[in-house]
Amino acid sequence: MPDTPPVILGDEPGSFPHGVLAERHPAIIRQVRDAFPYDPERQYALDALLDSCVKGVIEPLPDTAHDRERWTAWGLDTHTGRSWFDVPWLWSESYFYRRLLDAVGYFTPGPWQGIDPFRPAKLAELDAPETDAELAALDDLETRPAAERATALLHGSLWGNRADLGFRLSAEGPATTDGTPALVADDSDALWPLLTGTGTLCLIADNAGRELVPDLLLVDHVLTRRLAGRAVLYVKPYPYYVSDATPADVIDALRRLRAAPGAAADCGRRLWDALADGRLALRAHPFAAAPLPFEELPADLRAEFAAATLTVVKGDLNYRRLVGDRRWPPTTPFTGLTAHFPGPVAALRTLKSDVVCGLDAQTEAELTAAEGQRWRTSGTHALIQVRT
Ligand SMILES: O=P(O)(O)OC[C@H]1O[C@](O)(CO)[C@@H](O)[C@@H]1O
Repeated sequence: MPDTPPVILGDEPGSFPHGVLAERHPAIIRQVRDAFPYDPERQYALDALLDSCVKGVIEPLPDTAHDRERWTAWGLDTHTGRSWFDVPWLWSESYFYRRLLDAVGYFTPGPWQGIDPFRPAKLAELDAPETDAELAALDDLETRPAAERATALLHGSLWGNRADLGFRLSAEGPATTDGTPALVADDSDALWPLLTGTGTLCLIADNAGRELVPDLLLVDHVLTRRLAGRAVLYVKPYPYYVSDATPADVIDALRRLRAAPGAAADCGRRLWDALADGRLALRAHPFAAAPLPFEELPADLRAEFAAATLTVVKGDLNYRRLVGDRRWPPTTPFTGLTAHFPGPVAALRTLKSDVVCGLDAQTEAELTAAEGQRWRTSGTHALIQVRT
């Protein structure tokens, strides 16, 4: 492998990561503050976090934090006292969400304990009228040939990562305005043969709402068509990166499906039953919200993915954790960067950060000629990459 590029930091003004730390995080704090009538203590804590993000340094967790030891193992002592901009960007972002939950009292016994600060936004998305239209498309899908239906559901899950629950009926995905391919890599031909009828499909989920719904539909397809005997859905143990799915979000999504008319309700009922009889399991492992790459998977998760027929890794953040949050030359082979993963793995992701690998040289050249480097972060391109 060529020289390993350094881990991405947020220290370069004008860069995408710097913008997330300097602008997006403060905006998230303001959004959360507006979403609930937090008491003065919570508001003070949110103000303090805002101040710290903009001009302060990383501070330790309170002595009483239930997960202080875990965060120490994840590098907290090493980063304490340093600027949010000077530590690995993945670490800074993850710790920001952990601190935000602290500020709103999510883990503290009291009235705000367990209240997801992002729930209003998640529910609004799930209840959006567009979701009805998109779910209605399932009725038509039932009448299509099996292969077409499978592709549509795979693409629904893929593009759902852009919060766009479109059941794509063409293999190309949506057109881009500059003529570049929407799908910059597509190994889907290698994905389906991995699902041979028995064994377990693991799906490492990303966002709730209009991404989680098509993820669930894909899982339902795999179970109903007996492409796998069992599925495990990996979600976050607590609210994270604004819209990441938690167990509560899975239940909300299933309720939404069951309440819809037609084929969507059937899917919802089947998935509900699958959860109840154990063919579908939910997992909310602490490592799902760790600021670390998947190369450092703990032993229990490593064993689960090693035993799976296939692990599907959804979304941009999970992709960064899978291949390593580094500016790899885009033609670096995906197979090499994911060799550490304990079993067959497929990434379904729309491109929303600088990290990318596994492209052919011509695709990279076309994208860059048409868009400069914007194609990496705009969310208008996607990829399906598989390591068998
Ligand atoms: O929901 P996704 O696809 O994981 O995207 C989350 C993304 O948000 C960002 O962190 C920016 O906040 C991306 O760079 C990141 O990877």
